[in-house]
Parts: sequence; structure tokens; C-alpha cells
Amino acid sequence: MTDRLILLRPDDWHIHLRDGAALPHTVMDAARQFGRAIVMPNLVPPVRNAAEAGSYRERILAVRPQGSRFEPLMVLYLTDSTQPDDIRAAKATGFVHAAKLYPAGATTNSDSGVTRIDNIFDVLETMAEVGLPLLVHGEVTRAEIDIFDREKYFIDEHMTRLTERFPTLRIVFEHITTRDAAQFVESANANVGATITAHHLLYNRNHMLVGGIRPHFYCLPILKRNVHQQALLDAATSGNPKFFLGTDSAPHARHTKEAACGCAGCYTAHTALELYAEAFDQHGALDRLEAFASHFGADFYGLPRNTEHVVLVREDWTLPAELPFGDRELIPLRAGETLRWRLEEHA
Ligand SMILES: NC(=O)N[C@@H](CC(=O)O)C(=O)O
Ligand SMILES: [Zn+2]
Ligand SMILES: [Zn+2]
Repeated sequence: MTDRLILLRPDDWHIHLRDGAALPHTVMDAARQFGRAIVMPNLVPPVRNAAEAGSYRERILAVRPQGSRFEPLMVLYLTDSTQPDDIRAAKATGFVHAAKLYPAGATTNSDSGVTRIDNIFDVLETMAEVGLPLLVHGEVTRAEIDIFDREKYFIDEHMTRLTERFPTLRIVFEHITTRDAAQFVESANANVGATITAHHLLYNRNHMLVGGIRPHFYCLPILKRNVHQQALLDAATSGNPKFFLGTDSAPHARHTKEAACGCAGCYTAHTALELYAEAFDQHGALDRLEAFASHFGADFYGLPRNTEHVVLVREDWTLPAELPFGDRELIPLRAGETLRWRLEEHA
């Protein structure tokens, strides 16, 4: 049995760092685990252009822990009024690495998202031309569609035609949660990849709903049934380079989750690698973890792989019951519970 894993330092290809008083906490956690992270732009107001991405990046760098070389990879938030020139300007910065499509109303802070995908086809054309990947929150938002089916509908109504219409555009189907999405990505062309979260590998909707409703398991896209969890585990551990690590770590202060109408998002950045290691270990695939966590994402984005290493040891330890979060507190996934793996401070 492997008790010590040395991995090339991983990157997180989908994280929410938030802003303001939250930022020192989220950046510290991300920087301890990852070399780089694709930083989601769903602030209020969102990160819509190169200038906004530049100032957000500065705010992140300002709170980076001493000695850390953690690199935030910035993302534009597409709206109905994004123009091809916004894409060109963003690409020219060198620090914007993608643009994100949030269907309006699909998830946290998506009110300014795109109302009709066809309205931004000229923008997508430009992205294909300049080589800026499109990141997609793939859920339809129509009220009559069941929340558990929204990803599947998005594939049928949008993903298929997007990949056909823009065959040279790199597209990341973010935080996939269904067997349908895994199959779609597998059979799509080589420009289509997907991120998979640790919580969708470790849990299914029973964990959220059996024996009481657990708000800290509530995220979007919502946890699905067990067969989908198994399909995601198969995809993540398959060695297929289209599937790579993206935590979708999405912090919300405790009082906004433990509420009558609680926010969507799980906080996993604090123990991301430990959680992924547990999932891969349970699936008998620890030998596949490094490629998923440290190779495939960088390769997909056309960035060099990291050169430093991190060490994971098999060792039980207990997470704190809560973490500080500005002047509030944050309940991480698995708060107060035991983890099987621990990331060592230094390699
Ligand atoms: N995943 C979530 O449940 N929430 C994310 C938004 C998102 O990634 O869809 C957030 O920003 O809180
Ligand atoms: Zn999302
Ligand atoms: Zn997200």
C-alpha cells in the first residue's frame, strides 16, 4: 500500500477566490495546494474586461503568502454586451487565460450572464481565432426543467451544436456531474475537455439528503445519483487527458448556507488534494492521480507543467470545525471530520 505520494505540483482549473476580506483566506488555501488556478470571474459586478481582470489579479497578488509563487490565471465573464475587441484585449494581456459562459440565472452571481448563446457567436468566433478557451457552466435555466436534468438538457440543446459550430474553439465543460456529460466529452473532438470536482467524486445526492438536509453539500450543478458519481470516478481515473482537476471550491459564509434559502457552493480548497487522493484511493487508482491533477489541465490550456513537487502522506487527521472568513466563518467540506490523507507543508 502506498503511504507517501510525491506529485508534480497540481493546478486548480476552476476555483472561486471571491474578493475583499475573503481573499486572504482563499488565496492562502489555494496557494498551499496549487501552483496556478483558473480564477472564476463571478464577482459582483463580474470581471468583464481586461482592466477589471487586471485589477482583480493585483488584489489577489497583494494577499499572496510570503514566498509563494502561486499564479492566478484570470478569466473574463461573458455578458450579452461582450465584444470581439474585449476578447482581443484580454488575450493581449497575457494573464487572461479563458472566458466563461454563465447562462443567465444558472448559478451564484450569474445575473449578468448570457441570455441567448447565439448572441455571442461573434465573440466565440474571435476566441477560436485568438486561442482563448471557452469555459462553460453547462446547465439550462428554464423553470420547467428539473434541477437534476439541467446538465443533460444543456448538452442536447447547446453543447453539441457549439462543438460542431466551433470545432477549433477549446471548450471546457466545467464541473461535470453526470454520466451524460462524461460520455459527451469523451466522444467530442480533442478540443473539448472537462473539469471534475472532488465533491462530485466523493459524494452523491444521498449524502446531501438522507437523514437530514445538509446545506454544506449543496452546490451547482447539484449532486446527482450514485450511477453518475461512478461514471465521474471512471472518467477521472481513466487516464483520458480530457478530464482534469477543477475543485469549484466556492466559499459562502456559514450564515448564508445554513439558511432557509441557502447559497450553492462547497468549500474544498483547504483540503483539495487530500479529498481527490481519497477518491482516487477508494477507486484503486492512486497511480492516475498525478496526471489528472498535474499534467492534463496544463496540457489542455497549452501551459507548461509545473516543476515543483508536493507530498501527500497517508495519515488520519481531523479538519477544524470551521475556518475564519473575513469577519465571518466558513464551514469547509468535511468540517470536524477525519481525512485519510494529508498534504505536507513542503516537498
Ligand atoms: N458551484 C457552486 O455551487 N457555486 C459557485 C458558482 C458555480 O461554479 O456555478 C459559486 O460561485 O458559489
Ligand atoms: Zn458553475
Ligand atoms: Zn464554479
